[in-house]
Amino acid sequence: MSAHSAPTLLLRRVRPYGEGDPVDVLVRDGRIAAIGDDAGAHAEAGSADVTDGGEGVEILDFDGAVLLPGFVDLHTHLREPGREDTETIATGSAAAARGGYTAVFAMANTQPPQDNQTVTDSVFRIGREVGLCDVHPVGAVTVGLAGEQLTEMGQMASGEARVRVFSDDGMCVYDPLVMRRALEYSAGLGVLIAQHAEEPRLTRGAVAHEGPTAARLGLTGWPRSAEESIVARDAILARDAGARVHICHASTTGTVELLRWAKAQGISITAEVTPHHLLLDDSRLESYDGVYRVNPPLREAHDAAALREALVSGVIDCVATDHAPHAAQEKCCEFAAARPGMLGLETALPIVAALLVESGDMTWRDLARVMSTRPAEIAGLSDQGRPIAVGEPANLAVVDPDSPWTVVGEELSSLSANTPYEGMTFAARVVGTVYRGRLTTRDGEVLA
Ligand SMILES: NC(=O)N[C@@H](CC(=O)O)C(=O)O
Ligand SMILES: [Zn+2]
Ligand SMILES: [Zn+2]
Repeated sequence: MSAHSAPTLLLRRVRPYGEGDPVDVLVRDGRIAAIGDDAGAHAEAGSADVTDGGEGVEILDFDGAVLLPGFVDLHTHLREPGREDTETIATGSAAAARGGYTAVFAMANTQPPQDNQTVTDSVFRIGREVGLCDVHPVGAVTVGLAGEQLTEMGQMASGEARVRVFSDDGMCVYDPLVMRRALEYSAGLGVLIAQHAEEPRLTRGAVAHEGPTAARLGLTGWPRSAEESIVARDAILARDAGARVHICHASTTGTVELLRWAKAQGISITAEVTPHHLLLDDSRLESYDGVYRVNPPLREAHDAAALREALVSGVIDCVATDHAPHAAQEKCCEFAAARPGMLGLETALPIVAALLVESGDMTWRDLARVMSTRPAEIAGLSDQGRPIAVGEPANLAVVDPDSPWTVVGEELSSLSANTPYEGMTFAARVVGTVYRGRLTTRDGEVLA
């Protein structure tokens, strides 16, 4: 459905960035048409009858809820093509919309992988047909994510999907010469390489964070150095290639220090952190529940604290979910056999709000920076992460900061249920999502 066929929306009594008194926001033809008391007048003037849906004006009273720019996820696994039993572009888009997302970047570790234009353009088209959020396919850096032969990034970048982010996520571009060439090529193309930082020879057989807990539980450890040695290497390679590099799912105190150092050197490096690395730590391993298995692994409490501080200070640029759906049988098994990864799209906002806004460390405007504005900038999106202002594209998330809800995996829109937050209660909830001027969710219900 394109913008012109969407009904005009009047969002009553919303508070942009949670600031000031409630105002009305009029959305028409995909854009913000008016903000303030006169928005209602605009609506009346715009169409004779004020009715629900149809060609009239759809009125939605949000009773003082917080209005934010729609969220942008740089790191989502939609699993289509290949593992449509765990997620599809449609179910993943529905989960994104329920989470307040209006754009997601779909990682390349699909089957077949998104390592050529045929697959990236196909994912892009399906995402557009689903029409619940912008689906930007991420292109692989190397053929088959094998880390040896560079893909035709230029073809994927010039295809219909206009791929602008490339990553072998799930795998690391571990060979320094291949990474150097990829960075040099990306600099010429003006695209971004996002690295899953994992030195594979340091993580052979590893299933959990290498620390006292894994040692006591007899789980083979993933040392921090496996991530940090790649972060340090890639910062230097990016510097010398005159390229940008983005670090996926930063997880350790050391990575935060390396990012601080690299940014101080003027190196073009950005980084994301996931909600699970902000909230959880390896004490969760006590249960041996496979839902807590993830790459990179949950670290220690002081790592999570360092990641929260880094997000507040800007050393870490943004939140990304690393939404990683897995089938029940791939998680309900002994820990070392469980597939790594956890759901994230529908629980990111409440977690970041609980950890950083409710604590007073961040304002809602700061939250908009790390969940919308900054990821959109990093990916070079011109119509996402925009200010809430007249004329801007209507990609919006409406958040009720005090509407407690409890996470139930089976009730999530994702096709999978591998959430590590089962049974947890959060105060903040997305109560409405507007994507290119169209309401995609209202009170948690995904609208067609
Ligand atoms: N994070 C994970 O543990 N798994 C991700 C891949 C990845 O992000 O490394 C997946 O695709 O399942
Ligand atoms: Zn990864
Ligand atoms: Zn991932």
